[in-house]
Amino acid sequence: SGSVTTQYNPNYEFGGIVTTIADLQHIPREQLRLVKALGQGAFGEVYQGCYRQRPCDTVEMPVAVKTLQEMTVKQAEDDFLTEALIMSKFNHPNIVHFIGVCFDKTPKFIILELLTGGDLKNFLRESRPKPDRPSPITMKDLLFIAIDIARGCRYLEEKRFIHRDIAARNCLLTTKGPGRVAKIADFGMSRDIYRADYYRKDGKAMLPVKWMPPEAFLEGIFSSKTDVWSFGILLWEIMKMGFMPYTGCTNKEVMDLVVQGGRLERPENCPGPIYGIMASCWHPQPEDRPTFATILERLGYCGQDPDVTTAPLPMFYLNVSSERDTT
Ligand SMILES: C[C@@H](Oc1cc(-c2cccc(S(C)(=O)=O)c2)cnc1N)c1cc(F)ccc1N1NC=CN1
Repeated sequence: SGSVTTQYNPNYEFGGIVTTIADLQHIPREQLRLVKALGQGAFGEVYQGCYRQRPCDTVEMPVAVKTLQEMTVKQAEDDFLTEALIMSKFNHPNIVHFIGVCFDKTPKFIILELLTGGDLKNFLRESRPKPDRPSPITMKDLLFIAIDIARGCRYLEEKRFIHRDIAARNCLLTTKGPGRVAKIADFGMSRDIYRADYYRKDGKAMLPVKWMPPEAFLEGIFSSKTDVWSFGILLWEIMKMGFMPYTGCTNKEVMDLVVQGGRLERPENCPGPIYGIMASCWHPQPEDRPTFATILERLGYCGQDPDVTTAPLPMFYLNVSSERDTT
């Protein structure tokens, strides 16, 4: 008989319920139209597309389409499926909505809600006040973005799901304008670990060390307190409007610094209460870090404090190119 390919069919367990590929919403490919490339994802190009919910429909819904490139290794196929299974189980306004998959033939697609504000890191950098152009956003806007992501993280904490890569690059905005909503929109790291229980890519070089607490990068211990530490780093990214944390340091230098108690400094113009929250996320002992419920409470108070919401944004004079995102 011909070679038997063992079809990887993961049973994904979340919240006590087991899900498999058969449970995923399958979208007929002909109801999908790819419009323009948005950029490279881990498996292949990500597109903006249009989805007609019923063949006879004339109305189309804008969507994001993650594609799995045609010539790919089996491992990537399995990772792609696992990512779809993970995202299909979430149901929260601050986590990107999963619409469905096209897995009937290649290229395979994962179809997601399209967030036309793009990713948070780029938005923060674009929104910096310049000498000739005041910022289009205020400290209050930054605080509301932080509150949105904290809500998404609290939902994951309640579901006992560890994200492992909370960072501005993995968050998106529904729009750049007022009324924007921030969402957690990439689950690549938690997918890798779910499938392998360790980081199987080429070793530590790929790990987001600058967003990780000591017990994670030293002993591989992960919990929701790992995500709390990362959220503290994300809060710093927000207050620094998209700077790279520990600018100019290598991962090794950051690990040594953090183990010795070194921490990111209070960003210029960052209100004290907000710096107090991020600093509390960086307790050396995981159990001394707050829960996301507590973080949300404290961010809520900041939102009611005029000294915080009316604080000026930092000024940026030179376009420091060294902020490129090298983890
Ligand atoms: C997978 C992809 O998902 C999306 C990207 C964009 C999106 C990304 C960039 C620009 C625009 S926009 C402003 O042209 O609408 C929309 C909008 N909606 C998505 N659901 C994504 C999720 C993230 F959490 C972070 C980055 C990306 N990517 N992947 C490739 C590029 N970004």
